[in-house]
Amino acid sequence: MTFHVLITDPLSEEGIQPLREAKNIHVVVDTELTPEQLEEKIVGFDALLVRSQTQVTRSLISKAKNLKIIGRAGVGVDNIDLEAATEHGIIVVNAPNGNTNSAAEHTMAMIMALSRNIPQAYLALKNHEWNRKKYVGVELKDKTLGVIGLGRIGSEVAYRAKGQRMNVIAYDPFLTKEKAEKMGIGCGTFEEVIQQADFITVHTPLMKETRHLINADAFAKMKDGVYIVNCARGGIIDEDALYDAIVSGKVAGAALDVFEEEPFHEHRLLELPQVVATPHLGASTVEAQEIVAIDVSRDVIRYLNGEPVKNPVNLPSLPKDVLATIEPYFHLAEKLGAFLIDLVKEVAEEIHIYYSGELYDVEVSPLTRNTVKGILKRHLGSHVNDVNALYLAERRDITVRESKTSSNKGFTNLITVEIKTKSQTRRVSGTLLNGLGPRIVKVDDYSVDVTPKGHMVFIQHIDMPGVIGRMGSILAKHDINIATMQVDRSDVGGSAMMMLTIDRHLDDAALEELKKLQEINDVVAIDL
Ligand SMILES: NC(=O)c1ccc[n+]([C@@H]2O[C@H](COP(=O)([O-])OP(=O)(O)OC[C@H]3O[C@@H](n4cnc5c(N)ncnc54)[C@H](O)[C@@H]3O)[C@@H](O)[C@H]2O)c1
Ligand SMILES: O=C(O)[C@H](O)COP(=O)(O)O
Repeated sequence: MTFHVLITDPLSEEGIQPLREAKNIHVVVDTELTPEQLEEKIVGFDALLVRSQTQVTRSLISKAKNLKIIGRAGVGVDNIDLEAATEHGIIVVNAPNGNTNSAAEHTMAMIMALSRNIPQAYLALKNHEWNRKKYVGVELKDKTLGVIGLGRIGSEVAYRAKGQRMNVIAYDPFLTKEKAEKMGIGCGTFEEVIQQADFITVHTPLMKETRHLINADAFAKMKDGVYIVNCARGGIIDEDALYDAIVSGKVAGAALDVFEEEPFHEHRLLELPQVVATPHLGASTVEAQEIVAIDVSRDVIRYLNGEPVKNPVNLPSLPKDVLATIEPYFHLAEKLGAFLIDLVKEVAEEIHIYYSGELYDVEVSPLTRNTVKGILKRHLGSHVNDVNALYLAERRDITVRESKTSSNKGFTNLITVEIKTKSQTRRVSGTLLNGLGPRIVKVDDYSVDVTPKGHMVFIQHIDMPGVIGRMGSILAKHDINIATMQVDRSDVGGSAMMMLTIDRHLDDAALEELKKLQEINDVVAIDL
């Protein structure tokens, strides 16, 4: 049988040699297709290989009747509708390691171009203007570089900046003091890093939690004359806020490789002389392009030949019998993980999942992966799935344990997730009620009965008259409607909890006001 592979973005010819040499694979390269033409053409293909330009939309995927695998020759998969691919049973693979060096080197090049006005001075020279006064720069030595997102690329940038004798300070939810010390850099909260840095560079994925992470509020907290660098993804920085911050003089300059909308021919940020920019060139080196194309080609060959892939991004298909038993619990497992990590508000060091009741006798590892996925997604974004969740946890030294227990506390099935962090151990239990779906039934030692869905608030308080009324008045003042409410307590006048579901997200203003109530010890907003 011959498999047909379509390549729609420019990939390294050397990199795709493994595909060209494979006996059962026929390769077509067409990088000029319009979205409409691609939708027509995709029908006959078993594999699609792209970079960041081809938009692999739900509509395209729905037309791709034979498509088995999508290969992304690079890291970011925000141009691929992962949910649609998964729904259609199409595996997505990427090449997460191949362009790390190139992206880090490009970031350093941008920082240096920015600090010494190199693009602006070059342009002036081309326009016959010899002006030494206008292009006085700043040294990097002894300046502080703030790195937001210390993953593969952020870490490489940190090492390189140290070579420039910069002080480096980083924020990443997974960064521990020990790891920072080992790297010879400082660490702090997001606020601390942006307040202390002379240069700020972002290296997170683009996802709900990081969209406009650098916004007007963040700019207001930065030093006057700060420099901003984005070689990660357009959208992490709010471009309108950046424009205003440059015009006001708050930001001295910005270096941008990526933009909220790409490609473009005109951009108002580029009208500002303080902005230096490249058209998404971070991974565009001969070396990186060859490696990412080889990595992704090899995974495509493996998959089409029925072998396990090295870099899966979305769900694989599970054996039918396992799927039938376990599938109804997938959602519950993920939501329990997401709920608990929101509750602890810290990075997990250990995750322990206990299964009981009818789950005692079945293969539960897919549920463990779903729980860990629910936890890690909060930090790493949508590329975490039950294929890579355990791998990502291991890479971050998070211990994941799974136990079967006969103590089912009266439920026909029960999943209890326990998270240990540096300072606390917390638990949540959930069950699948026949015909009624998933329920959270215990939080720590408190009993509840709530559907893990939508906007929730978990309040710990002292058991005394009036607390519920005062809490209700605050929510009413903020026009927040309570949909359901549960209360439980350890003993009369002791510690107690309220679990609310509300009709919209609990915003910071309401949250802060609730926290000010004397009887309330903690308030957490949870959105599932
Ligand atoms: N310009 C380019 O051509 C180019 C090339 C390669 C990669 N990239 C982009 O660079 C980014 C980083 O890639 P990577 O390979 O280092 O990914 P990575 O997964 O190794 O690292 C991302 C890090 O961000 C951290 N993070 C998540 N949310 C955060 C938050 N709210 N605040 C702080 N840190 C947070 C994660 O914990 C993780 O350590 C991605 O957006 C990728 O698409 C761009
Ligand atoms: O996420 C990535 O790997 C980079 O943004 C590179 O994208 P590109 O393959 O389009 O250069």
